[in-house]
Amino acid sequence: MNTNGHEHVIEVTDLRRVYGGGFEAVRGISFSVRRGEVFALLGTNGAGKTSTVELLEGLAPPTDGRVRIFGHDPHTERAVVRPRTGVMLQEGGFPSELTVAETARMWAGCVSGARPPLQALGLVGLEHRADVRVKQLSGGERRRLDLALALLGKPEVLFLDEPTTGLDAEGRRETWDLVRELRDGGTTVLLTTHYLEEAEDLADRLAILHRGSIAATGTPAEVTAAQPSRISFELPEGYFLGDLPPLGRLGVLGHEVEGRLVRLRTRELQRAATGLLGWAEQAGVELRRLDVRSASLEEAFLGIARQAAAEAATDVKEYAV
Ligand SMILES: Nc1ncnc2c1ncn2[C@@H]1O[C@H](COP(=O)(O)OP(=O)(O)OP(=O)(O)O)[C@@H](O)[C@H]1O
Repeated sequence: MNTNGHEHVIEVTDLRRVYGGGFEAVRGISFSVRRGEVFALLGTNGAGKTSTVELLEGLAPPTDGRVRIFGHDPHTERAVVRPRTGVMLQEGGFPSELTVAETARMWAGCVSGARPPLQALGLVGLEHRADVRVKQLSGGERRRLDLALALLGKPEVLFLDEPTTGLDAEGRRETWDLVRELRDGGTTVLLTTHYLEEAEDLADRLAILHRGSIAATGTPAEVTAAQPSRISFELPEGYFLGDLPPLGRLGVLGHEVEGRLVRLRTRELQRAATGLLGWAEQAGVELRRLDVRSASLEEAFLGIARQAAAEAATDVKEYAV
């Protein structure tokens, strides 16, 4: 549990989850999360994020493999693990007739050592809505109430399942700030999200799930480093692709042409950009719509999603044969 002085609060080993009908939603995944780390689970729809998080929360037993939270099994030792964790589910489902404050008080009654309900509402910027009925809250405000309730027990580990879905840009930023504050205070956070920007901004490390397996993992920088960078520009009037310097010599791995727009992929961004700009300078032409960018997490993710779609198409063909 202790590696190089870093305590692993969450340890997942060869985890599998097979549903009743025999469908294997989680196919032997392993990862660990250190104390005070934010770890993001990303994946396409149906990749197995919620199926995994439910096992971490102890809501169901794994079919195979192991989950340990503080060294305990969250399913069989729920009484030990649950008081130290906070859970924000995708759908909170509170009684809608209660007010926000009543809901927080009711929830606090179920939690040992809860922080004052109004303090929890204050953390998520909902204190001014304390007397409003839950049914009158906007979707974004409900997500904040979900988060406030997850924070009531001052959890050491926080599970956030798509915490910012439905929030506007400002609300999302505020939630990110809060997650960072909690992390800086030593809280370990495991979050699932569909927002790649969220993972890029918040996560110390992440894993991209694809059909129940981990397709890529590491820091956001490590995951994106595996992807090529891109250069795009408009071919000047009267010029053709063949007029450019040989693309292979510029370190270009591949290219696409759409009308006059050219997109290049390269792992040697500086060499490719310098070669291209040097050519333009010499030819005395302006490269309109020039865009030079390092790979982003979005590209890494889309690369995996494209591969997923291609594999699914192959599966269908094999099935049809
Ligand atoms: N109770 C269940 N019985 C059978 N299959 C299920 C059950 N729950 C989920 N699945 C299937 O397991 C797979 C993984 O679902 P899961 O909800 O874990 O994915 P996810 O990554 O959280 O997806 P999303 O991003 O859409 O929320 C999906 O194919 C889903 O249809």
